[in-house]
Amino acid sequence: MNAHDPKAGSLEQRLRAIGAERYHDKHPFHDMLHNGRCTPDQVRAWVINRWAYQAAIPMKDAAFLSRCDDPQMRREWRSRIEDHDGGVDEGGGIRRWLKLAEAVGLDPDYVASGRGVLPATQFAVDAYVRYVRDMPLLQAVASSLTELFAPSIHERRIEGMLKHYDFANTESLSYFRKRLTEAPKDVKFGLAWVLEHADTPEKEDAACEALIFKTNVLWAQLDALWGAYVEPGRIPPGAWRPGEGMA
Ligand SMILES: O=C(O)c1cc(C(=O)O)c2c(n1)C(=O)C(=O)c1cc(C(=O)O)[nH]c1-2
Repeated sequence: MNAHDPKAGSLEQRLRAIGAERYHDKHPFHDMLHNGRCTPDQVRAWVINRWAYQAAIPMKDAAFLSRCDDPQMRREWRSRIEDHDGGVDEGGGIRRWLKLAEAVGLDPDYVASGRGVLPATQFAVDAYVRYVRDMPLLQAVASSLTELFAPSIHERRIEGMLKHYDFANTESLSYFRKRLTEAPKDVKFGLAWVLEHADTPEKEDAACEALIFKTNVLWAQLDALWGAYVEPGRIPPGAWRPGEGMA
């Protein structure tokens, strides 16, 4: 599909079609996770590895801010860092993620240390931070637009986990519930900005490529998890092994 093709549709339609085809809600690991078919250790492996993503998000947003010369844009964007880091007393998304870690029996300090994260997961997450640091702002903003598709996966996850796992309750899943209001606010701004600034066919293509890059960042993390903890179950040297890092 390319922007010169009249059948390609509007940029917003193209972005949404990328999510419909490539977003990680289609990954079989999510199917297992949301339908209660993960073992406790597979859930733990997911919590540990997903930590790498959580920890990197405010760093990539800080990298974004460091390149942004428009005070109005910085004002819009900085709430993303506040959402994850929060204040000293109440904390934010990062602290809520560690509540989930505790609920599944892990030592939150072990999870927060980043030890045990799969090498491929770390490479994917680092690539995202570098992408946002180095690419033109249009691509940097467009790469965040996977969040268009995040609320529905968070809703499904909350519902599926409450139904299938003993550790699931309002507190342990508070991370996802909070994202239901945070993500739409972020993505409303991000989508409007991309639609306004992608004002040539080449820029429209670049925005689509950025979103594809990001869906790959997410997909690669789940493939790594699958290979290590589902099939064939080959855990790379140094990665978390069941029994490690427990509370
Ligand atoms: O659970 C998920 O499937 C999921 C996906 C994504 C995403 O689509 O990148 C994010 C989140 N969660 C999330 O919680 C989050 O804070 C977040 C920030 C960003 C971003 O790119 O700036 N994506 C996501």
